[in-house]
Amino acid sequence: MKEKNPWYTPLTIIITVIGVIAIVALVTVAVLQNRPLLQKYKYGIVLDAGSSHTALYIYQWPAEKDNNTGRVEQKHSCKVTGKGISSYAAQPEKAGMSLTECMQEAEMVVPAKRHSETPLYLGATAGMRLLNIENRSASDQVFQAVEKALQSFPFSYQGARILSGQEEGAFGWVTVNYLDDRLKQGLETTGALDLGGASTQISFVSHDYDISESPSNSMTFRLYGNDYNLYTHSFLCYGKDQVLRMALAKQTQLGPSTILDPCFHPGYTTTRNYSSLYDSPCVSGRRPREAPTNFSHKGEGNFTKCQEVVKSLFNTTACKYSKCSFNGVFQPPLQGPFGAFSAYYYVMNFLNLTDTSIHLETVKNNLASYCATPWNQIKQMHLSNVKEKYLAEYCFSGTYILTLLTEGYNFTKETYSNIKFIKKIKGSDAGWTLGYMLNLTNMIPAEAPDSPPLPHAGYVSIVTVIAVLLFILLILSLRPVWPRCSKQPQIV
Ligand SMILES: Nc1nc2c(ncn2[C@@H]2O[C@H](COP(=O)(O)OP(=O)(O)OP(=O)(O)O)[C@@H](O)[C@H]2O)c(=O)[nH]1
Ligand SMILES: [Ca+2]
Repeated sequence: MKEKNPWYTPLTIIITVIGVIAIVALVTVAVLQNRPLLQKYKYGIVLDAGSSHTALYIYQWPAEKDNNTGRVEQKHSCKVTGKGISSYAAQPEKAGMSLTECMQEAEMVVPAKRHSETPLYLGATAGMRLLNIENRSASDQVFQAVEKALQSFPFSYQGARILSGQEEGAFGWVTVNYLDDRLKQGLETTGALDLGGASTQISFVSHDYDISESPSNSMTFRLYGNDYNLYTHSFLCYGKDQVLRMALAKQTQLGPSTILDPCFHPGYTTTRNYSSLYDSPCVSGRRPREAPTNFSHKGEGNFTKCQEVVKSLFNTTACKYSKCSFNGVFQPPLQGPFGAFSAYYYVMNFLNLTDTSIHLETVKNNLASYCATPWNQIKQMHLSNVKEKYLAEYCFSGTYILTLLTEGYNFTKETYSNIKFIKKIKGSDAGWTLGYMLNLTNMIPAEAPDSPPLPHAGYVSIVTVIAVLLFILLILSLRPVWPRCSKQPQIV
């Protein structure tokens, strides 16, 4: 009698079917369980109330990865029309009102169901620092007005305050290194150079830095399991608008009715008011006693002379530390690459001088010939797409930037190429706001987070392979038993 194939017994078929169902179920569960969730985002809003203007930034990150690494990115930015909030000292309500348009934009950009959980911060920098020095009650009133305006929006308002210079510098450094993924990976960090309208910051990690020499310039962090000892300094009054005031103040010490300014183009001429020039704590002490109401400001277009004027604003003689930048401020030896943003970028980009592999002498020569170009010619070439105020000042600003970097911070013709002029990193603006939010929301852990030992795909594949192997093993182990079982009834 022909022997029945033992593989076709009902028992085998049932076991096979159950086995296949079990494997399919196992793999499905593993896939579903580990599938990346449909991307849902959380949001955070930071208002950068700078001296020259306010900007609003909206950041987003995947909702399930609050605490994870390097995933926060800029979703949107909005430039507030008008000047910075400190310019509303005489009419504080207008400071609050000026923010309305950008805040309404934020209401549209952040999904409504996230509004109430979205933190909203306002940080003010050097403009408000100066107003606070000059007129404390006016600065308080500006904050009250701003606070009232921000609280009327549906976000989770977390307060408005003035950042210290150290915070501004350090958070700029955090932003740059976070966006570059340097912190998470423990790589050599990039220094941060920020040039604002009223102050300027330099921040970098120097391994030769003895913290005890100037504790006020030191910030220590533990981020993703690495310790950083950051040097940072903010020079109040050395943002480009206040430095221009200082340069003009220097040249109008004797209260003349006309000055010939080497930092402006030949043929440039405008009338300026002494009172408004001296209306800042950065220059108020220097106001000439017998000055007329106005003076005529004429350009001369001489880079070398302009550099002399700018240099005279740095005191490089007094230093009680082992090493100083200028004005008696401690600075350890420069180290590593640097990212230079905000006005560093605007100015050098306009002047086509962002390529730092070009020799410093060539950069200076190019700037010198730009400064010497007659104002009429400059206007003809650029006035259609650049604001006249910016256009008039690029020669001064470029000269200031090169002087600050070389005479102030001691970059040499060799180390100049370590600087990169940047605006954005991976789509997010370089600046202090992202670092500030990451810090306040505790989004950078002190220790490196534990990550699963296997990537998702690897995990699913291994589970599948093991399940299939187990199933085959089960079938094979049952095989010798079945023939005996199926033959028994025939013997009887
Ligand atoms: N050329 C040019 N200059 C700009 C532009 N945007 C801003 N500036 C100027 O660049 C300087 C620095 O701008 P910001 O970095 O916004 O300065 P801020 O944050 O207002 O000032 P701080 O409070 O000192 O940080 C100011 O003098 C601005 O007027 C731009 O698009 N082009
Ligand atoms: Ca700024």
